[in-house]
Amino acid sequence: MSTSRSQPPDRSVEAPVAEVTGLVVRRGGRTVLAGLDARLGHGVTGLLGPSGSGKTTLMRALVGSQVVSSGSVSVLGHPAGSPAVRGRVGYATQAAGVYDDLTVAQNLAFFARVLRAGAAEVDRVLEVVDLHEQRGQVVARLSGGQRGRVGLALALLGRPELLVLDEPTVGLDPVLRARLWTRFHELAEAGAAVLVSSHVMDEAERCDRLLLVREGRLVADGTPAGLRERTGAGTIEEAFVALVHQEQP
Ligand SMILES: Nc1ncnc2c1ncn2[C@@H]1O[C@H](COP(=O)(O)OP(=O)(O)OP(=O)(O)O)[C@@H](O)[C@H]1O
Repeated sequence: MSTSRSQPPDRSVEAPVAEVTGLVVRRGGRTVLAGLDARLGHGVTGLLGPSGSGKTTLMRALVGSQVVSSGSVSVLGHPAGSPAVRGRVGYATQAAGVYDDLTVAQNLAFFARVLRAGAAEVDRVLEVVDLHEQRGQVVARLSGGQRGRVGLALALLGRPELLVLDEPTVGLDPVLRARLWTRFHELAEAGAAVLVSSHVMDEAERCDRLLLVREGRLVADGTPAGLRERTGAGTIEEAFVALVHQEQP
């Protein structure tokens, strides 16, 4: 199978890494996902949509931590959250579940032991998220962006086959953001399927494929170039607006 970036493989014939069918989720008495259908393949997929559109809820459903009202979510050929996939999916949330009173390295070593990932994994993931210099620092004294990257490092432990990353670049400077996007592509080229949410549309162009959501439904699924072409738009932001108008003339 070719992984060349210039000639992407035909994702339509590839077995999906995750498949969401007719997903309905209600939270706080509101319908947050309203019968969402989506297929997730390999490469770096961006999950984009306005604040409150249901991105985090969909990610929670993919990792099996969301109660769903109806529909199905299959991950790596198994129901989301089932024992068969538990160690094979990494999830970095917006509020990283790290211990504030431990150092960066102690946090990672603890979770590496829990996951039986091996001590060498700690150095590897610290390198990926560019935190090796902070390894001896107590988490409570890190900046918000650094803390978020500890959460990202935790999600990478054990080389999961599916990485679900909820707004991993929020609060980071442009240089670090660019570096992390390069890392996401390296992880994808090494075989992981990477799903990255963002409500910053300029990050869309960095993705191999995009899932655009709005009000709990999938508005579009395609490559950035394909979506721009389909709508005649110059940017993904304009394409998103055009797609919404096409849906609601
Ligand atoms: N714990 C909760 N209880 C009730 N409703 C919730 C809860 N968390 C989120 N919601 C609602 O679900 C909807 C979707 O939220 P979700 O976090 O999935 O959106 P999002 O697209 O990830 O937003 P953002 O980009 O701001 O993170 C929102 O309208 C929100 O009010």
